[in-house]
Amino acid sequence: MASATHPQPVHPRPAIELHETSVVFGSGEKAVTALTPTTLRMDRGDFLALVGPSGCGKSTILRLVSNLIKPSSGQILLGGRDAAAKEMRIGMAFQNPTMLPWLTIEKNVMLPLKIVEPFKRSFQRDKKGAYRDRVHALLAQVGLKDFANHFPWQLSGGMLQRANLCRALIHDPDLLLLDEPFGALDQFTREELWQTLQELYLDRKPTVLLVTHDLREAGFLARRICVMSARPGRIISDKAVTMPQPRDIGVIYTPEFVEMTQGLRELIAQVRK
Ligand SMILES: Nc1ncnc2c1ncn2[C@@H]1O[C@H](COP(=O)(O)OP(=O)(O)OP(=O)(O)O)[C@@H](O)[C@H]1O
Repeated sequence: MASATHPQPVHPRPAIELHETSVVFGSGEKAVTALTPTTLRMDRGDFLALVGPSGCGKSTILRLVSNLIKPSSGQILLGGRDAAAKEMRIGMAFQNPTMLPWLTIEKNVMLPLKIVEPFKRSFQRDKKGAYRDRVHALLAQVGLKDFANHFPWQLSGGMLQRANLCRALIHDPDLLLLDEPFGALDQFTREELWQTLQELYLDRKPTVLLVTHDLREAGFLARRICVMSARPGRIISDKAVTMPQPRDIGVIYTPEFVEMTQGLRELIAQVRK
């Protein structure tokens, strides 16, 4: 029993818990089961990649976690509270960065500080001081030091996605949700961005849920990879990636890594049939 002198250690609740969570879109004959009852747990600071055939429900899980949709059955908890409680700060990045074209990169990246508490309350006071410094430091970390005053249309796709990662992280989110963030980039730029994301993650340790079709991306970045079956989706494999971090890009050519991604590819090929 806990006593005043020997308190029980506090174990924070997992960042994300899905308990027998299902999602059905529509009803009657037109009902589409996007996710069969699924149980998943992510501890704080974990980095999980979700992979699987197209249409298997990966983005549906992201939408559940970001509270954009409600489960049809079961529960979804963030930090032990219902996802709707919105107590966790969330950052998101998708395949096509949606920067506001009339704002500079600095102002685009600063946007979450204008919207999300506790930053919002001192936005007017800090936007030209502490918040501006914060944005510039993050832009410098991803190699965009000299682009703060440029407009989105003046940046390449890879630079825009770097800025997009900055915007997703500027408010120190507890959860970072990434849906195919590098899908539109060429292989070289993509690999550069993997390294940038790895550095940002190891620096800040948010809980990251990454949806991707790129098995090398999953293997390079994640600490855990879950494979989903074809629709109606469910998780059929959940494995740790044991290679230590930080990982050098050369790791993707090692036999251990190639064996891991081949195993994933074969599993997905089987469930696609
Ligand atoms: N609003 C909706 N109404 C009806 N069906 C939907 C809706 N949203 C998604 N679906 C269906 O639910 C299933 C899962 O969709 P989801 O976008 O989660 O798949 P995904 O694994 O992310 O696919 P992809 O890899 O192709 O992006 C798909 O069959 C999709 O057509």
